Amino acid sequence: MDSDKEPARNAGMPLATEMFEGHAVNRSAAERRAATIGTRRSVKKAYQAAWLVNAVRCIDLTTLAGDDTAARVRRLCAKARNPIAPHVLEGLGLADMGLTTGAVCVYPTMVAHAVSALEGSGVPVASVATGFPAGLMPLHLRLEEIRYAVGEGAQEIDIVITREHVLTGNWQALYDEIAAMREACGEAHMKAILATGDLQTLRNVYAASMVAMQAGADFIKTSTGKEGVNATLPVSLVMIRALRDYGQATGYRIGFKPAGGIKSAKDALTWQMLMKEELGRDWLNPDLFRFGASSMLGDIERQLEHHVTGRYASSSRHATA
Ligand SMILES: O=C[C@H](O)COP(=O)(O)O
Repeated sequence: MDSDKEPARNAGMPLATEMFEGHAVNRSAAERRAATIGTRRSVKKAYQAAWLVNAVRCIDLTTLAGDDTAARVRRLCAKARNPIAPHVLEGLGLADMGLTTGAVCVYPTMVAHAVSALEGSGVPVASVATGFPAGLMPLHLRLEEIRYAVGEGAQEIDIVITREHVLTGNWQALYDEIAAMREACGEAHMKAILATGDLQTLRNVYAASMVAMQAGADFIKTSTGKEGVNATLPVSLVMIRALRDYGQATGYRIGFKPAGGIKSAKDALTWQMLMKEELGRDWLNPDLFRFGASSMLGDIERQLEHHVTGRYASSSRHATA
């Protein structure tokens, strides 16, 4: 692919059930493989800081709480603009890097606050939509919610799917709703949240991943953060393999976003190793990889400060929002 040109956005394709029906997923093999990530080849101390800084670039810094306010969103955006304390960046020799998070992710009614707080920073605003987190709203209202968030200035939309369509194997209904959502997104990039903790089997996770990509998703994302089980390594592995299979069949590069319960600097290292081992270095860039996380940045900053100063600051100093 021409490196000067932005790679083509996923155009999707007609529903092709043969790409996933009959695709067996061996849970214990996935669990065994997942268990080797981060143990086989641990990241050397000297490189850890670089990996942690890279994770910051890939964070969708998130607040999705019922008590969100404009003031909280503005604080979050200030953190997204300057995610790591200046003395730590200086200590790392990265003071001029212009480090920011990958995006800020908020509810639709908070988008305008985030857009104005991030003006001039180049940090895009992502918004959940489509009746997040359960998605159990009439389709026309879910599509309207996407158009509202885009109208407010969201450049990325994180949609949720109807889990029932997966649980009943109604792939056409799933495809149709996601394709309609992609159309409603227009130029905004669409991340399809599969809510894998609700999907019962890894086979369903593979199938839902494939349908979402066939329907035009730019990213597939594990979880809303509100399911009983959120991002796990075995589930991520299955989604990544689906993403690779779709890429091999169509030539499109799809992004991956693990989200929900990813909290520590160690998690940041493990998931990046998974991406590198399974897909290669391109999937360590924010155009193809994001972490959905509300609290991980605090621990990363703490570890980076320790790397620079040899001391741990109290975690309250690194509170995110
Ligand atoms: O999409 C992002 C998730 O809602 C964040 O989940 P978290 O609060 O567990 O980090």
